[in-house]
Amino acid sequence: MIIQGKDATMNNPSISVSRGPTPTIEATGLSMVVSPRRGDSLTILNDIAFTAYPGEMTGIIGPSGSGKSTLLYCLAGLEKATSGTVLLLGKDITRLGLSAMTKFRRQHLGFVFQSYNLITSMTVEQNLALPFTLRGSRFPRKTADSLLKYFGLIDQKKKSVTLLSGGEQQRVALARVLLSDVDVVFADEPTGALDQESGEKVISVLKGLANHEKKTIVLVTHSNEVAGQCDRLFAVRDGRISQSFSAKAPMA
Ligand SMILES: Nc1ncnc2c1ncn2[C@@H]1O[C@H](COP(=O)(O)OP(=O)(O)OP(=O)(O)O)[C@@H](O)[C@H]1O
Repeated sequence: MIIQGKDATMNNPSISVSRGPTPTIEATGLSMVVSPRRGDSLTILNDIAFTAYPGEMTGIIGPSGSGKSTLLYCLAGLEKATSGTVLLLGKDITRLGLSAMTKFRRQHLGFVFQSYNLITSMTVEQNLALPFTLRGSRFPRKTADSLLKYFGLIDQKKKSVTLLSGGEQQRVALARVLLSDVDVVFADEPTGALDQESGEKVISVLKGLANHEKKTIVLVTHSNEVAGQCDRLFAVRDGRISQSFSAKAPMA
């Protein structure tokens, strides 16, 4: 029996209360203030509250310069917010030191960014194998090859990633995320450098990871089509959340 409310369960332990799924990411009071010049201060993020759930693809949208990428980087622990907390898989990452954060990131997080993801001195295949080398586990070469085939990159596997286009590098990053089986994937404009067909493929892979494999996907996008595929959306304007929506029910 599922009922709402706290008091009813107090005298009857057999009644279960519906609390909904536990968020994978829960950020509160997140602010980022920088000093571009001495004496100046610029507020990039202002008291942000953000939640993302397993099984969902969550989008961050908003005008250029509104703070979307900064928010994504803070949620992923790649940048430290000035204040506020980010609970990621139950851990407050704003309190983690550099080496603990690196370890946590390797174990649980994947990134599909146009910059900051691939090791430029390595080939495509070496980049795919890197997370396994770092964890000391076996590299699933056959699965890697099938992913490279799926993304049209098999002929590039022995090439240095620096010889690939931005869109190809993005697909290598996505193949690496798929292989590594991480819990949370952060993607910054994952279709930005792609033609329509490749973009649709990438979004359908990310959406499948969320909806079928119960991973948590958080992406920044300028594309209305991509935003329309998200299960949850946060609109950022001038460093604040101006609106949020859920496909299941309207939010605040
Ligand atoms: N370290 C920093 N120092 C000074 N200004 C910064 C810093 N980081 C970001 N900014 C500024 O903060 C604002 C938000 O940047 P951010 O990259 O998060 O925006 P965005 O919404 O992702 O933009 P776009 O859609 O154009 O990529 C921008 O005006 C940017 O120039």
